[in-house]
Amino acid sequence: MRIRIIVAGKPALAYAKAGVAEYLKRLGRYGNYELVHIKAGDSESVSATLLERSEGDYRIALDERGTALETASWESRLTSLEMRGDIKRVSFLIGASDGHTEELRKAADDLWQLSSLTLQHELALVVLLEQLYRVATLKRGEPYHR
Ligand SMILES: C[S@@+](CC[C@H](N)C(=O)[O-])C[C@H]1O[C@@H](n2cnc3c(N)ncnc32)[C@H](O)[C@@H]1O
Repeated sequence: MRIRIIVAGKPALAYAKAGVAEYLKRLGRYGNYELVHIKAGDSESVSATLLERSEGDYRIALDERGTALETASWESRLTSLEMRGDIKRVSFLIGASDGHTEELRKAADDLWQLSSLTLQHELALVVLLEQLYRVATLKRGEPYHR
């Protein structure tokens, strides 16, 4: 199962650029992970593009109002999606500065929270990539997650 992460704008903050590069490099050893940058803009335009670019995928919208899950639950849920066989790709959607539209929240298959705090979107991207890396190592029984 392929994983796509779609986010508005390219990381501008140095720490985020470094974090994104580091975790994408690490993830490359574990599977097919693709990061797609779309044009930044207001919620309406970003949400519309996020929906367009994730058409046909299993959509997981990252949102502070979403379900709070432990890392082990991320692992079991992603493994269940993989076992279904009818899902070719999961797309994680990171919203604009003003967040996702209601339409996107309704269209998403899942809404997951990274924290109860509001995170700047570049920081949210780094946290997401680190969790995906953590999940990948957990699946292989490697000692990163403890
Ligand atoms: C600056 S936040 C948007 C905050 C906006 N006020 C809202 O109501 O969603 C930009 C994006 O980062 C992601 N994000 C930020 N904090 C998050 C969190 N705690 N959990 C999951 N995603 C988060 C979401 O995708 C969000 O749309």
